[in-house]
Amino acid sequence: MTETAPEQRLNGHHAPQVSLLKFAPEPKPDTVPETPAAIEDKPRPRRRVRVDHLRRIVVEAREHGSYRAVVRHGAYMVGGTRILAKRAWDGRTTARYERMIRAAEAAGLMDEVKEWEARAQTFRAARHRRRMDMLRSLIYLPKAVGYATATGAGVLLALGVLLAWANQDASDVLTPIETVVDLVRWVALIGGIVWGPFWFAAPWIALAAVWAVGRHQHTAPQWALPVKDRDLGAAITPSIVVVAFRDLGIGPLRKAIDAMGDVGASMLSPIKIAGCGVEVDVHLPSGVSTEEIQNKRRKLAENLGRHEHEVFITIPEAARTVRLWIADSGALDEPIGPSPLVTDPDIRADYKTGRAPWGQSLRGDAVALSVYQRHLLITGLSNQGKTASLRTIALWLALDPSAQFWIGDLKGHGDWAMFEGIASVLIQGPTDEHACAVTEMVEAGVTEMERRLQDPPGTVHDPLVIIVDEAQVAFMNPLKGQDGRPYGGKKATSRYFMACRRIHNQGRAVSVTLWQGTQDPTDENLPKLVREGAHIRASLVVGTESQAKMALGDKAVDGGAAPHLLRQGLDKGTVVVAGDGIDIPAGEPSITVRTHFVDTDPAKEIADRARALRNGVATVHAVAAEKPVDHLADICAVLGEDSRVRTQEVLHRLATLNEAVYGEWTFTNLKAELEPYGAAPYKSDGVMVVARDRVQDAIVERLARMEDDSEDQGGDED
Ligand SMILES: Nc1ncnc2c1ncn2[C@@H]1O[C@H](COP(=O)(O)OP(=O)(O)OP(=O)(O)O)[C@@H](O)[C@H]1O
Repeated sequence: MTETAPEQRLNGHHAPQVSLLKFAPEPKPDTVPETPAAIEDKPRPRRRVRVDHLRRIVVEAREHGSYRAVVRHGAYMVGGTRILAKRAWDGRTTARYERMIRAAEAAGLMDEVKEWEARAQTFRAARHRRRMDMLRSLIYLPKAVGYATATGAGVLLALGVLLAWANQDASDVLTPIETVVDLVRWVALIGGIVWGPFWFAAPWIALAAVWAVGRHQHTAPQWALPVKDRDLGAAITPSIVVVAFRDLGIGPLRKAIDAMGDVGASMLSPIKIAGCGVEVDVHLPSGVSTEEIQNKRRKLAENLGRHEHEVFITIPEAARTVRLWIADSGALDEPIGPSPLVTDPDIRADYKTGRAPWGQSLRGDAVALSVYQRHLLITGLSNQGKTASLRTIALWLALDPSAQFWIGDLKGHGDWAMFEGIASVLIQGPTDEHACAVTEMVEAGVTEMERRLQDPPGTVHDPLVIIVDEAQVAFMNPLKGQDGRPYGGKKATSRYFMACRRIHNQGRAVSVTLWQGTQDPTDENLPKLVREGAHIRASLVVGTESQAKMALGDKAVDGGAAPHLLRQGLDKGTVVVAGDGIDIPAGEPSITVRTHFVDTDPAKEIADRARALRNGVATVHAVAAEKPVDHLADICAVLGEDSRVRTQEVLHRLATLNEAVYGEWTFTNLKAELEPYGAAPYKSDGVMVVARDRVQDAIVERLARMEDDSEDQGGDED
């Protein structure tokens, strides 16, 4: 099969296939790879096509009013009949009692079991008595009828005698009997007239009755009901939750709930109001796992009359329990109020004790974030509010004059421009050269961190926050430095990667922290070790569950954190946060925060306030990179023209060259540096020496290794 470009297919032309890949191998006729277009073109099985077609027709038919009316009224009849039959059956049998007994048994309520058994027994005894009475009445009926007729005739006759005596007319003796006979005749006459139409109308009356019951109970499918009767986000009641679980399509769950009957609600904790929704814990019956429920989130939401994004499922501490937070219908689409940073012009920040007002939890509680000695990572798809939510935190911290900022914005669209005069370093731009400058900024952060680490214990350092927005650009930077080391990548030689790791490892204690914002995470643009180095991990909507795991960690996502289920474009600014620095409800793996949106103009105003609190900061737009020390080159340099030099002499010359670096060096350092290249000191004439030609070979070999490494960019992280 040949692949056809979409535009060719549209035009109906089938030009010969031309590969756009320069070195693409010629596909062998029998092993042509299946491109998406080829898969699309492949004929699907006829049966499947027919089923799809049928399904489409059925769904489209629902749009027609008359079709909906037919289904609706038909369903009212069927549903009404079912309800009346069930009521009648329940009224005449012990079915209801047995159901309650089974339910109480399933819930372990033995007292209730006894009570219902006693009631069932009473019901059976009463029914038995009624039946016996009826049988007995059949035996005595002729006699009773005879007595009644004789008594009635006697009474009428006595009345007639009294009438005749009063009227002095003997013919009046039979008048009451004749009147009763006339009455019977009239009743028979009327009955005869009504009987025919009654039999004709009876089925219609019965149908109207069942229809009325069905209509009252809304027994038609949701799509067929009139809009006003549809269950669009009705209040969540225990019975709605139980039925929603029962109808999830999980066999053991359905069986268990059916067995519980009306006390299925015993699975539920009390339903509590939680912000703009309700919260309820559901204890699952044995044989049903929490994971099965999480996998059915959409169905559960629909069963509850909600959209998928309006139902959150987390796993609390209690075993075999899921916690549902169900939003009031449409509540999540309402905007939250403005940030306190905007509304309160006197707001101040404190790096150590304060918390950045960030937004609202789904429960409607204010959420604040402590950034004290914490590295931060925020990820998400493009244009979902990553920069805005990261910038809000930075704007708050800017209100603490002791906080220093070094900012690298690798989008360079001016989103961070308001930090001019607040940040000591502000690099803005999307090119590889900007990424190099940002890398050098982070490396300078490492140097600053190392300087601070040498301060006497107990020294209090001002916070230095290094922010890199669009950090994926730095990881993917293909440029190399003069020493041949790549700026990007995730190898031991990769400069940005190694600088991040070093700050992650040691920066916290001396208040040098790294905040990164990054887009659409992959292993390439956000290496594992870097994402795991952040204390606070936040994610806006991401594309897949595996990306959610990259953003927040496996544990949080396995526990129910689901940024991949947020809605792209609609849930802008909604972040799922795991880790430290934020109050996460007990037993939950993460918290979902709807962040306040601080647009660029209000952000400028907040920045003006922050600037006013500071004594003028001169912002630089690049960092003078410190020349990295190259030990091998230094050793080679100090050997000079000598072919062999004693190790003691080498150490002495090195210390003279750079006291700060080599002053403390011993034979062990020298050996450790040279050994990996096969240039380690060796014994010559009884003394340890370093050979110049071996060190030169080592430099050549190192260069070769670096070239190999850069060709092999996809290699493992160190
Ligand atoms: N908290 C929020 N509430 C509502 N809308 C928001 C919120 N945050 C951001 N937005 C909207 O999303 C848009 C994009 O925001 P932002 O630039 O922060 O996204 P981004 O993820 O950083 O984008 P990119 O990846 O392209 O840099 C904003 O212009 C704004 O309209």
